Amino acid sequence: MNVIEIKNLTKTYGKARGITDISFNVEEGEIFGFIGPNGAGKSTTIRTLLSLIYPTSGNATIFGKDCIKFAPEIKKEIGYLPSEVFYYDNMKVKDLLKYSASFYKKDCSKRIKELAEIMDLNLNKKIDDLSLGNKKKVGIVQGLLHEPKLIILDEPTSGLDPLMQQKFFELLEEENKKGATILFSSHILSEVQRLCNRVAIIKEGKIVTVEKISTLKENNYKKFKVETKVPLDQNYFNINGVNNLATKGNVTSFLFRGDINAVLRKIAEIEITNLWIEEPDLEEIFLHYYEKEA
Ligand SMILES: Nc1ncnc2c1ncn2[C@@H]1O[C@H](COP(=O)(O)OP(=O)(O)OP(=O)(O)O)[C@@H](O)[C@H]1O
Repeated sequence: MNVIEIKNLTKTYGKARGITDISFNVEEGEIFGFIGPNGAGKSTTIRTLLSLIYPTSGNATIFGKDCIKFAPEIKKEIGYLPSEVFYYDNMKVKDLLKYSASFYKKDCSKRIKELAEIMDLNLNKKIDDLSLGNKKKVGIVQGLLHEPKLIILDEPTSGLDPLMQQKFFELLEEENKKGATILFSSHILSEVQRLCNRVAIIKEGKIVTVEKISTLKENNYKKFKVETKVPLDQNYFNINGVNNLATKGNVTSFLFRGDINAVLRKIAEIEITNLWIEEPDLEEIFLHYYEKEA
């Protein structure tokens, strides 16, 4: 079953582009990544899903129901973390969370305490006294306190330190195991790769591709840099799948797409002093998809 179905969604802001003809589905139980550079249209898509803004054309359903017509009903089952969180600074964290919980017809007090403990958030502090990262944690607890069936996160990790990011990811994985479907928007490929099963890539308001993370990885090249004791023959790594081969002194670098064992066998035959194998960055992945289309 699809928890989210987006069909030909377009949103323009006056003459400015927001999103153009966006379509994709998120299946029940998935952790689905929504990735693209700043300004690509991630927030616009998410805000439309939550009926915070209205589409120019197209439509979307959540839990099989039109996301605008049934917005109040649907929202009870959604946990949303916006990319920027704003609060009434004068409130205490626990009062704000109590207020948020009052929108749901269940007792969320136990879950609030659990989440605050996991995220190391002091409930007795005033919002005003919190750092940016701690304000983000308030947003996370606020989004999860009612144990929603669908969690929508818009750039959720900005402001969190690496340890907290890790805890947050573990928390999301736990929620997912308990049955929650997650839509996770980000411009950081590595965190999407770490967490998600499938991903939609958006660029300049349009979906470039929807892929399984495993396929995305297979289809993409890796960046190799090999340092050797003595300079290598320029063509040593000139094998199938190698591109942009370059040698500078004792360092040879190239891009590779294909069965990585072929490169490792070549490396095993020489004496190396250092080796770097890097994932391509987001821009390079986009390049790859545009190449394929051409
Ligand atoms: N209220 C608005 N008025 C006019 N244009 C807007 C408005 N909100 C967004 N846009 C434009 O719509 C496009 C998509 O923006 P959006 O915020 O959805 O991107 P994003 O992928 O979420 O990026 P970011 O990570 O920077 O928030 C951008 O070109 C942006 O300038």
